[in-house]
Amino acid sequence: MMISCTSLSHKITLLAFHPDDGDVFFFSRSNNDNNVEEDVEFFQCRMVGKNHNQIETLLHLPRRVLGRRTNSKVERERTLLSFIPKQGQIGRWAWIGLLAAELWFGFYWILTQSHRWNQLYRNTFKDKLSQRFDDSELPCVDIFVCTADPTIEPPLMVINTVLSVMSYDYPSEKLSVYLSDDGASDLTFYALIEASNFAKHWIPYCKKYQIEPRSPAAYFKSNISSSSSSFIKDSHDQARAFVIIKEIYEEMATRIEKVTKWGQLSEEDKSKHNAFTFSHWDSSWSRSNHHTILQIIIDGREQNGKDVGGCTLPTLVYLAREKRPQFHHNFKAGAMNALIRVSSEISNGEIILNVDCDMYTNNSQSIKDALCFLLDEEQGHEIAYVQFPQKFENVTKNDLYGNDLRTISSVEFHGLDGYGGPLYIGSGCFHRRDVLSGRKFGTEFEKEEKKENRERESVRELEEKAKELASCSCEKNSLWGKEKGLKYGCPVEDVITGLSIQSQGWKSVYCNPTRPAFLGVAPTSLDQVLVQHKRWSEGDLLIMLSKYSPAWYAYNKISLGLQLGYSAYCLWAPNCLATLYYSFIPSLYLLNATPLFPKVSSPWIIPFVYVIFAKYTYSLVEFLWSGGTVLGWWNEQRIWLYKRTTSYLFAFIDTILNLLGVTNSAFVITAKVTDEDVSERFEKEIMEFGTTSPMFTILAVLATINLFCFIGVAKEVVVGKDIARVFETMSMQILLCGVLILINLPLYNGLFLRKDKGKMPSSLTVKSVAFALFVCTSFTFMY
Ligand SMILES: O=c1ccn([C@@H]2O[C@H](COP(=O)(O)OP(=O)(O)O[C@H]3O[C@H](CO)[C@@H](O)[C@H](O)[C@H]3O)[C@@H](O)[C@H]2O)c(=O)[nH]1
Ligand SMILES: [Mn+2]
Repeated sequence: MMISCTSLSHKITLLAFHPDDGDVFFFSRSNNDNNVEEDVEFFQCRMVGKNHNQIETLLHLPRRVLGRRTNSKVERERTLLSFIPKQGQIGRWAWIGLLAAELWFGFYWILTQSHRWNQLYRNTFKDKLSQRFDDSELPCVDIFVCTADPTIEPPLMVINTVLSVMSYDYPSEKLSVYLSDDGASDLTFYALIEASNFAKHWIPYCKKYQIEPRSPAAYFKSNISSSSSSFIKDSHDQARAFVIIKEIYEEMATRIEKVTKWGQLSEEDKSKHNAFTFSHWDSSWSRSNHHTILQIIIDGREQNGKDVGGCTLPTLVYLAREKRPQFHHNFKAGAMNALIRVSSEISNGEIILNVDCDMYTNNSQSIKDALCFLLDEEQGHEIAYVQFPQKFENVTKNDLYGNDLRTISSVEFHGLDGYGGPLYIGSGCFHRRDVLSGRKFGTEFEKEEKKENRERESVRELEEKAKELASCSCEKNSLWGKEKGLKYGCPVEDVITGLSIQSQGWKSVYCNPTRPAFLGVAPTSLDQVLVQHKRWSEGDLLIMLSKYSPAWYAYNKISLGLQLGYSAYCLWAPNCLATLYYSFIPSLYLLNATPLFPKVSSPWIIPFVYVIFAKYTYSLVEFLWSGGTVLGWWNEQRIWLYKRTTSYLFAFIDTILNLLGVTNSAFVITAKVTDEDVSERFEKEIMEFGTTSPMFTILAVLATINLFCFIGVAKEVVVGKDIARVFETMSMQILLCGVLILINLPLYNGLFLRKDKGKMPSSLTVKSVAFALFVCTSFTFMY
């Protein structure tokens, strides 16, 4: 039925009438038929009221005809207001949800600004340190290396880290290195003994030729790749020494790799080191149920504590703390607290450095860098810890997984430093022992004169005494994990500990020298990256909701800037909701042609365009300024999206379950070894999937939904007659969907095209395509 009626100002054309549901569709256009600058509007109305004598507008699509010039105020206001979908109108809730997401993003953006207002960059003057302090006046430094599993943290890698910290450019008698082995593995123990022998050659070599880096593996690798290595030209003597030391290293590495591969030690291996006790690893031994194993492998006071040149070696201790099923071991925090206690008995160094077993020291001067702050006459007494950034040896040029956390380490932590100091992030941090053991700011700590006692004790006696301190019962009814040492119950034990230290009035320092101080091994597959971030964001959210929340506990204790800065990290996880919403709802609504963003011609598009343009230009410039590449930035946007839609989502859910007491958070250790073909793909920056994981299913479903939506709208454009209207009203949505597709290209490749082992498993592809299809079709039918 087609009728036409004329009102005073508008000519209305009725297009269709549904007798069943009472819906009426009509056009309205200005009476002036000759005027091409008119508005043509499309209405969907419903007759309501008792006698169907009232009309309720369900849908109103104003459409501007080409060449239109008039734009009166009234008209403009009407267009803007009519954009909010009315009660009962399609897209109303989607629109309100988007508004909520935008408000969240706005709020979160404000938090992140605290990282950028007040940046502080620091420099050290190590020459002044040596002028002011003799070697004998320097403080003792205890270095803790943590390892937890010989299969994913290979002993050869662990001892390279140990050797690198043993050869710091620092008086050896003032250095003690402790290896905490939560895997309690005889293979790691064996490797450490081998390393202690090798150290007798390695440390004098390092000191004589002033080499860098001092992790043997990294040093030999860098000298193979750079044929221009200066020393070969410089000195014949060093060239010869190089060949000899390399040979000794390779022999040791072969022995260690042999036992690691075999998974156990032969009697012969053990008998070569009969000065040490392997008998702990008997048939009753189990990894999660064993007594403390503590052995002082090098003691500087003894004859075996000298290097080949007769100089004292650093003290070297192996510790596998007691583990019993009935006692929670509290992961790395438990290991660190055992180390704090044990070391207080053996060396009691004033300064404690902690490194993960993969983070070798890349700069032999770092201790001195840290001491420049801690011994500073004016401000040193306020500083509790000096944190170095965590950098990685294996990051590729365009950093496919955003491992480098480039903006965090080059920009944000400097911003936090301006407000009182960075977070404590675990590896690469120098602490004052007394602060870590619970000294309150502004108080003096009783200095226990353990050193003197030590002179009188034999190594065996010392071991026995220290062993007690690593037992499970030692922490029973004590303040450890609460007031003393690292805090328990949080997967990011470091951040919560740092926050509580800062809340007591202490400051911290971020030291980011040009030559990275530590280099570790970054995860090499998407799965590992996402799992690691789940742990971090879960821990951070737990802090937000804990007693130590930066929002309330820290109020008035740390500066507002630092509070906001902490909150930005602690609220990583809740970002998942807004991002998830944004990453598929607008695309889905493309399928039924419901616009959710302002039209291209509306002035309301301006804030959107401005925010998109300003935000992304700023972030790109910041990324490039921090030394990244354009492709690296693009990769970071992808990983940002992936983390937010998976890691953060799971972290968010798990935190809630944790608070409800349903689950307990765990510490999934990141693997530091990779299969050859995986690492080959990592080098080539090809995304690694390879396993089925619920996280991958989410990513695949989201990517496929977007693909279907885009195909849907593209079809409209190709076959539909109303192309102009589609672009006018839905450009933003099409743009969003298009960008999501571009960013997901490696994922589609893994889902549909690749044939190698690192592709998405076919079962996952089928499952996610079917699910995405189901979502898209049911959405189309429902609305
Ligand atoms: O029960 C455990 C679990 C882990 N670790 C050690 O903790 C370190 C960190 O573990 P890793 O799997 O490498 O975690 P990452 O996420 O890479 O570590 C970062 O994040 C952690 C907090 O989540 C910090 O503790 C680390 O210092 C920091 O580098 C490693 O040396 C492990 O050997 C233990 O000693 N005992
Ligand atoms: Mn790690």
